[in-house]
Amino acid sequence: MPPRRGGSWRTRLSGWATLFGVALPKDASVESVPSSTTPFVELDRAAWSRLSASTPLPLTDDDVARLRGLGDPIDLAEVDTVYRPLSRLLTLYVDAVGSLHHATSTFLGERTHRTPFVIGVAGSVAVGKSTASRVLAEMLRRWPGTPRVELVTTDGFLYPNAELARRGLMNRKGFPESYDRRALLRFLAEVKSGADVVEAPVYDHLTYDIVPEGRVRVQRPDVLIVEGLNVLAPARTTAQGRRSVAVSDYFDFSIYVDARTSDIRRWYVDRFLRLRETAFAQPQSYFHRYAGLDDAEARATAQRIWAEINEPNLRQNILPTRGRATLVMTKSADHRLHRVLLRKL
Ligand SMILES: Nc1ncnc2c1ncn2[C@@H]1O[C@H](COP(=O)(O)OP(=O)(O)O)[C@@H](O)[C@H]1O
Ligand SMILES: CC(C)(COP(=O)(O)O)[C@@H](O)C(=O)NCCC(=O)O
Repeated sequence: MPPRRGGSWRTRLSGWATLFGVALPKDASVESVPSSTTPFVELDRAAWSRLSASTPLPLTDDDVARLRGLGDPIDLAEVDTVYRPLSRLLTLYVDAVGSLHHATSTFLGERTHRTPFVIGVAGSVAVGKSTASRVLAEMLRRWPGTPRVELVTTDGFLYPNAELARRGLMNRKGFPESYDRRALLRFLAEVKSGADVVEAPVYDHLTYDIVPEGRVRVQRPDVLIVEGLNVLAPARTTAQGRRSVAVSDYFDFSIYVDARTSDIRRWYVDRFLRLRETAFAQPQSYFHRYAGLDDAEARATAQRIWAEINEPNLRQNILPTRGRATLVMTKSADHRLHRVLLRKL
């Protein structure tokens, strides 16, 4: 199938090649590399939004205002364009996995409960994963049959600051090694083995640390959304050369929220300036010392944190996982959807 957006074949092919970390030969052309080499179908904004014509939109302006993250201008029209098709697609996947469950139970000759349908949401710091996950959760909750949808963020599985400091990782928060990956894998294994109640630890952005004794309970939802920077990271190899399972091995569907790195940097810096007036102003905020910075100082501080922590993590660990997603949602400089890549089946 030919690509649906404008641009030369060379541009399109090199885009796909970059996505999969493949070096494209200088003279590559449509003759030498057939379009079928991409496992994704590409849809521009208009083509994607047309895919939900007969599906009602269950949210209101007030709902969207409540779900929107700091600095994200998402409105009802954008939800309509992006999340109506997405929730329709996901409903098809949830139903299809339900049919597979039924077929497998018949094959085994035993009645087993269905395990939660797990959706992973990955992407950079400040790309808008939380808004995407919250809107999606709310849309799915409001489908006929009102499925129970729960949302867990992987920041709860970061090591507490004291442990990060002990390991010399305070400036590596969000890098794969800053998480208790075994605990996260155990959590997902329990969810996917059909446990009645599974608990996850909780992170507080205000204190910038794990909440002591904090727990979120996941009680057999129909759908569980797991949101975090590194949820699509490949399995680690142990010192003995053994490969463990990957977090994404437990996903039934995954979404990578994507944007240009320069846009995400700007969103991060703008958000930092807004947080200075809101969250940082609270005495218990870890960043309280930044509340009194003027605009230029705050901008320089945010740019430094971005350059030292978040951008290297994006380039080294997060971006390389983009091609592992079921669906890549790319945003433009104004946060609006630009295009969607959907994995072929
Ligand atoms: N220092 C902070 N203080 C308070 N809230 C924060 C801070 N940093 C991030 N947040 C909030 O935490 C949430 C997750 O942020 P982040 O991990 O950057 O992911 P994303 O922007 O992709 O949702 C967002 O709602 C953001 O507004
Ligand atoms: C808490 C985070 C690592 C995100 O964690 P996630 O839920 O994506 O696993 C991130 O928001 C963060 O705070 N990074 C540290 C650098 C910074 O303060 O921007």
